[in-house]
Amino acid sequence: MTVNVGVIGAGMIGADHTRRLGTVVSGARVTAVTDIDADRAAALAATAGARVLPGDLELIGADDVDAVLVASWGPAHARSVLAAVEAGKPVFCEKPLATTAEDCLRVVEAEQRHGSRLVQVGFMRRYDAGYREMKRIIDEGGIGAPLMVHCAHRNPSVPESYHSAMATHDTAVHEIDAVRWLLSDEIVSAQVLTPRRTSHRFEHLQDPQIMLFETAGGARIDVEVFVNCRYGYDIRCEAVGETGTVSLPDPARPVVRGGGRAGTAVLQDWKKRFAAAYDDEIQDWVAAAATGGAAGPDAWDGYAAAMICDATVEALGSGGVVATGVKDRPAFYAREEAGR
Ligand SMILES: NC(=O)C1=CN([C@@H]2O[C@H](COP(=O)(O)OP(=O)(O)OC[C@H]3O[C@@H](n4cnc5c(N)ncnc54)[C@H](O)[C@@H]3O)[C@@H](O)[C@H]2O)C=CC1
Ligand SMILES: O=C1[C@@H](O)[C@H](O)[C@@H](O)[C@H](O)[C@H]1O
Repeated sequence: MTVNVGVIGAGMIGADHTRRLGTVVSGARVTAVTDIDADRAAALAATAGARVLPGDLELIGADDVDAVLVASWGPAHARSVLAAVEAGKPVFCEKPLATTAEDCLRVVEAEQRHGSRLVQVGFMRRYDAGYREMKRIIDEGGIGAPLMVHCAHRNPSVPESYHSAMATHDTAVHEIDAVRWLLSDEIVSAQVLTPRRTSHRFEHLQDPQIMLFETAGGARIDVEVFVNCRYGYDIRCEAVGETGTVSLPDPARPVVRGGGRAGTAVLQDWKKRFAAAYDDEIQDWVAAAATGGAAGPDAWDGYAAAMICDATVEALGSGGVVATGVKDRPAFYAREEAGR
């Protein structure tokens, strides 16, 4: 079966996923595209041989759309995802699932009313080969009981529109999801330390930030977010257990020797770093959508991430430790897939 996909949002990642659906993954084709910017929608639709529809609701209701991919701006996600769930169509939603925990909860409730999973959230690191190998080792007891995780998320620079809360909502949200998944544990509290700001910053931006989290099981996590580090896009993660440690490998790059030095190039953006992970997450989604379902990170993961992000931003403001308030995962969202 070929899954007919409707794409909402024809920006950077919407275009990348459309290319992926057309030329990389099997079992899908893009049949419809919509964007509030009609020219952008038309340009992207032309690359896929798809038609342009005037809005998200028209696209979700279209007969030639079996499944929906949401890649619009975060504040627009909730409405599209809820409409797709009401229509009973599988939906892949780029992170965030919604920009408020209340809206995420509405998605969770709508999906439960539907009776089976329809929603997959774009936390693609769960599909990265290095993270998956780390999880396998942790799950098999290779480092003993995990005690600490040290993470860093560094970008070379960000635009002036980026503000201090985005260090959590846009950036650290990936570490928040990855660590919950790696440890199979929930984050119960957040705190943020604020080092001296880089001079390569905008006045309004606290950069870097050090986020401290505690899990229900008592593990401690630190996440350095530094989005004007200048030198490259650098993602680090090391889990420390009772008997050993496991670290995220750098992507394999050729080593150049010359001029008295040996070294590898540092990646400059996230698209190349996680290209294979995006391919695998979309392939997994298409396979699940073909059976009317969803795979990978679920709406509960989207909701939990939103709760943890809200607590982290509150902690940045207050300087204190803030409880996340994430409740226990409902039975509806019990994990069926090993490793995901
Ligand atoms: N998983 C990942 O690593 C990444 C995820 N993202 C997420 O993907 C989403 C999109 O990000 P980008 O493509 O970078 O942004 P972008 O700004 O390049 O594209 C967003 C597009 O959505 C359109 N749009 C906004 N509201 C809409 C609505 N109501 N209906 C239809 N179209 C609408 C805009 O006109 C724009 O063309 C964001 O939620 C972002 O957080 C982005 C980059 C990486
Ligand atoms: O989602 C993403 C971007 O929005 C964000 O700006 C990057 O730092 C992330 O690594 C990327 O995956």
